[in-house]
Amino acid sequence: MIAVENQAPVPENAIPKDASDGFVVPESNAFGQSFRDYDATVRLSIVENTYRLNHINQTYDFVKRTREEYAKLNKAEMSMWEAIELLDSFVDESDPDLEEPQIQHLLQSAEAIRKDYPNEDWLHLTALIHDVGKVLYHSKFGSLPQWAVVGDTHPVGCAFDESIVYHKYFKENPDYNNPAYNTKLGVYSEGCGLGNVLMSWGHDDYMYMVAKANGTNLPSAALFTIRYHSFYPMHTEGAYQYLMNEEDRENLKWLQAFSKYDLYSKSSVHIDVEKVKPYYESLIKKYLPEKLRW
Ligand SMILES: O[C@H]1[C@H](O)[C@@H](O)[C@H](O)[C@@H](O)[C@H]1O
Ligand SMILES: [Fe+2]
Ligand SMILES: [Fe+2]
Repeated sequence: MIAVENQAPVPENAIPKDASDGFVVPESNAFGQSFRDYDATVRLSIVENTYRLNHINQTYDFVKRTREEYAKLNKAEMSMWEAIELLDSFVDESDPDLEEPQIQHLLQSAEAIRKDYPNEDWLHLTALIHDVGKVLYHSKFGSLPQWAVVGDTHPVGCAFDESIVYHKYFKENPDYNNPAYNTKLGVYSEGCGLGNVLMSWGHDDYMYMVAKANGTNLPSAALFTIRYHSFYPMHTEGAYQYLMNEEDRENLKWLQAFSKYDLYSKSSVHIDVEKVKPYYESLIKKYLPEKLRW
């Protein structure tokens, strides 16, 4: 294992298998269906339409321009908890497994990971904030359409891997036929590292950017997890290995551990926000400045 600065080591057997108070992976989602079933979800038409627009419109140029715009961090100044509260009525239209407001998803995933990793408070905070970038949809943050905020992510500037959900819609993306962008490596070089790859624009990269630029002291595995948690083609399907470097592979272990709680904690049972707020406020205080530039 390589030593990465500010990086917690991956504990062996970190996930207790039969711990009675541990997180139990449910057999089906809140709709009684299997998780991430994009062909059968009851939300199929809304989910498919979001991905259709995402795949058609997320060109290399769009991502570059939008990322540069948001890197200015001149949209808002507010605390993490204020941003979290903006998600109290936001429902993600790309999600086949959940129809609850996103504030619930944040708390559900944080409470789930907390059960299995009680002492890794940075993981609790990572889960709490991993989807806060969805504020991009809010009028204070430029009211981006859902296709530029939510959904799985993928690299732009190189060929779209077959494992990406609803891959067929890329045929209508101008980059699909552009020889500069449609080869295996495209504008990248083998092993260049994910940090040098432009990802389709959305809540992951934005939250990463905000946390980093505001000087968080979360470990690098937390920042990596926030930045790539929607990159299912990579962390779950094993695609795009050739763009990764050693540090990415090291951080991936934590991302994969996290992913279980992000996905399988989705439920229609609500968490009492006021009850858990003091604990999460204490973590925010420990790892983030009071006001952040967004
Ligand atoms: O629909 C979901 C949702 O938008 C999540 O926030 C994202 O992380 C997932 O990758 C995606 O499948
Ligand atoms: Fe997400
Ligand atoms: Fe999530």
